[in-house]
Amino acid sequence: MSTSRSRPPEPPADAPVAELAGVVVRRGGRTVLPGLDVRIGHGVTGLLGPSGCGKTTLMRALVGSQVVTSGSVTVLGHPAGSAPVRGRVGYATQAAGVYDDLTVAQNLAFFARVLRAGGAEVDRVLEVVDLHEQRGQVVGRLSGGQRGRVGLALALLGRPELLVLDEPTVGLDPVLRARLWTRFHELAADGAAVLVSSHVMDEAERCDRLLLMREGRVVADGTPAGLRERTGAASVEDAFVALVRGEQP
Ligand SMILES: Nc1ncnc2c1ncn2[C@@H]1O[C@H](COP(=O)(O)OP(=O)(O)OP(=O)(O)O)[C@@H](O)[C@H]1O
Repeated sequence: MSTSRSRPPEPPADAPVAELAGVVVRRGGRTVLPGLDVRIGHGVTGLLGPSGCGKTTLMRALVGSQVVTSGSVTVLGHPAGSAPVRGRVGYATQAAGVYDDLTVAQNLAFFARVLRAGGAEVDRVLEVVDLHEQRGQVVGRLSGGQRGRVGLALALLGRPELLVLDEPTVGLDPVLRARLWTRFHELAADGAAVLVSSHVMDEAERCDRLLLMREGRVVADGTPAGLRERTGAASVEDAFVALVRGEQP
């Protein structure tokens, strides 16, 4: 049996899409992730927790843009950010790296070429984020919410197997938010693992699985219904409060 050097062996089908094991991250002189263990599988996983709890740091670790003090971050069976996973992970950040002086379509066409994703991808992702009417507009003149959706569209180019979306619905009206959540589930049904961060608790109910974070740790992991049942709470928000109170001495 021969093994190609350029294609390392793929992980078994039941392996998690991504895994952080004992991950310690220090930022600005303090420990932000104190030794995080978490596995991300298929479906839509919500990452929720208060501002500053480490959601973005966890996501940066997954996409390979965060220096990790110790522990390991594995994505699709390979080290996060390594060559075999490049182009297979889509990341939408709160500060989208788009060119303000280009139109929406020009930005997407440029990145589609970089990713060798094919021109048809531009129309597909514009449809997903509901920006087809703005395709000819210069990005610098879009609203904050529209600009954020250009970043989301960029993350979707090339149909990545893991989508890491940092607060993708911030500043959007409820109708559009609901529409995007439907889209996230469609992408998951097509086979992508979707990790979405939010600190809006009503979005938690839309996730297949929830990771509730606090101070760099996952304090709860389960389905919205499972977490409500476990705590006897009426909402995920109340479940989160109950779990945090239960942790305190
Ligand atoms: N560039 C940075 N330099 C130093 N410390 C940072 C930096 N960015 C974030 N931090 C710190 O790391 C911690 C975790 O931040 P992170 O952005 O991961 O939180 P978050 O849960 O995503 O917050 P939010 O919901 O507000 O986006 C915070 O205490 C923050 O102050």
